[in-house]
Amino acid sequence: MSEIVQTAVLLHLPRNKKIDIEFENITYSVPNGRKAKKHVLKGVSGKLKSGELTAIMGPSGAGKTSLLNILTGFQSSGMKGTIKSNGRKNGSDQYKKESCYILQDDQLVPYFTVSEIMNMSANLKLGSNVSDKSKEFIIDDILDTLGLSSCKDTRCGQLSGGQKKRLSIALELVNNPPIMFLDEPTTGLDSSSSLHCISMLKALARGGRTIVCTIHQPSATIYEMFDHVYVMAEGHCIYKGSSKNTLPYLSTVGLSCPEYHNPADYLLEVASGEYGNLTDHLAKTANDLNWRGVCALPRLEIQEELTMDENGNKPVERNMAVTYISPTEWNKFLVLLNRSFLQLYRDWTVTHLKVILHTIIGIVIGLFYFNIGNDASKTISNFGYLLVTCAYLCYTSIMPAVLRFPSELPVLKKERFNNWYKLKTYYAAFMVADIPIQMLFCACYTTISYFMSSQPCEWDRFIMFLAICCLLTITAESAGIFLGTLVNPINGTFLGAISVAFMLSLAGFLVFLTHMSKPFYILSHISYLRYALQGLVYSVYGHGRATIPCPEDILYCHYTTPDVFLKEIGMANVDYWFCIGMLCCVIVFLRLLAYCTLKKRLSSN
Ligand SMILES: Nc1ncnc2c1ncn2[C@@H]1O[C@H](COP(=O)(O)OP(=O)(O)OP(=O)(O)O)[C@@H](O)[C@H]1O
Repeated sequence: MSEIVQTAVLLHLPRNKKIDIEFENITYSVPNGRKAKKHVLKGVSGKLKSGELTAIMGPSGAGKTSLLNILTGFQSSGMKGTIKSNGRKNGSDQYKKESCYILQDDQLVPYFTVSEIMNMSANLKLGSNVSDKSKEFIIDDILDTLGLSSCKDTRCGQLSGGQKKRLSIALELVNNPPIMFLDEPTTGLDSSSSLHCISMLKALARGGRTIVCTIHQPSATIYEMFDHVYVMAEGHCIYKGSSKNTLPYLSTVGLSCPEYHNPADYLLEVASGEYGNLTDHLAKTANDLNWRGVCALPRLEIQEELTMDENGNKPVERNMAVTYISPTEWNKFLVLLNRSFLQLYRDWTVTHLKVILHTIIGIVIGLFYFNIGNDASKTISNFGYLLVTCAYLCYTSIMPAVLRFPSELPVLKKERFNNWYKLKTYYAAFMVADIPIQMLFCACYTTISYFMSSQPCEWDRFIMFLAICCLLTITAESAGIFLGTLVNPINGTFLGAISVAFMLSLAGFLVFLTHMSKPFYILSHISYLRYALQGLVYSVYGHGRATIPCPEDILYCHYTTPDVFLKEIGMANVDYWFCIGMLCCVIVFLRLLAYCTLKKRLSSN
């Protein structure tokens, strides 16, 4: 512990950045049934001071997480009351910039190493006034302080629970926030890791930060380490004061803790009503501010001087009142783009496996429709190849996309809330990284199946064919992303499958466009698969294609002239560029829609 406290000297806050938080009469209600409301917080007040480590405690359902969510700004609807920082009423943007919220689950991308993820955090949070060398220094400083230097090259997925928790904290420390909120930082950790974690938080608090965490059942040693405990029961505060004053406080209301009993456990037993319903009485006595006492340990007095590197240079003005300039959104976009590519490369199930599968399926479909493209007696079967291509590309793009955002949502939510980047920057980087990968998958399947099935060996036709396949892949993926951001994954996959089946039936193969009844013909205009199929048909049979050879052993081939075939299936007047345009419009429309649903989903808790 002493080692941690010592190294944390480097992580202290400049004096002018220290922030005290005061909250008054906070109420929070949630809908409960048709008309009734459940009152989760019933007018709680308190003060969270800089340089102190505060624990919010209480039995399950007491309202700890609700209070934390409100203090962080994570939850704003349904609450009333005031929250002030340094006496000023909170302007939410500034307050959010000054604080960070570390959620209970460590949302870390498992494919990045500790060092990589720290660099990403630094590049997303620290702007042009911090040089690369300084960023390196800051990262080393934080990793040293949190005891993570030895696992710099370990991937996040391979870290222990305690290391993950410390890394989550390290990532937020990069821009030295004055306020840190943590939801149950010790949950899932063994007793020694819990002790390590809390002692580290205490050291960070001693650097001048306001650190607030919820905690379930701390051991007596851990409980003593808190400067301030805020105990809740049934939406009320039943004790706010120093951990050391707990027993004297309880004795004033006639409760005496048995000898050798953990005061934290006893307090929780009282809060749970094991000694009678004392909540209302304790809620009144808890307003006495005398139990707060003074901070037991003196705050670390740190000289505000520059930290020198080994050459005597001043690598970073970390200990000065430096205001870090946030990087431009363009720079953040580049960092996120790089991160997306790295993630795609590292997650072999996403890229490598899919390239292999698309290649194999391309060969299988190629064998299934082998040599039929240049045979006038098999034109209908070749039309079948075009439809199978549409259906295959559609299904293989829409289903993974439905699951994509739900799996990334927790990381995205955490990083966006902690001001790492704006959603539009993330979304743009995601699209720019993802679209070429989708085109690669599509090209693997299309190139192999196109040539194996003996479609016209003309480069312009092949490029036209490939362009439609790529656009269809991206369209289907857009539809999947939209569904994935709109509903849960189970409903998303169900709706995705149904929507493809619906689009497919209106595409113009299962029922030719010439055979469709008027209402369904009109309805078919909303099917993006119709434009894709028409585009593929035009690439293969339109564009002035010459007659198709009829095998010598066959007496009569009805579709020797491509125009006859196009007329019969109702695609004689297909405009290739119109199909391309329609697919592009659907992509833009669905991507914008998905952005809106994603934004809405992120803002709802
Ligand atoms: N959005 C919500 N809708 C309905 N009920 C809610 C909502 N948020 C909180 N509650 C209810 O409010 C009460 C307090 O919840 P909260 O999560 O704050 O408790 P907690 O003290 O953090 O519990 P735990 O320690 O089990 O996490 C619970 O009964 C919970 O069901």
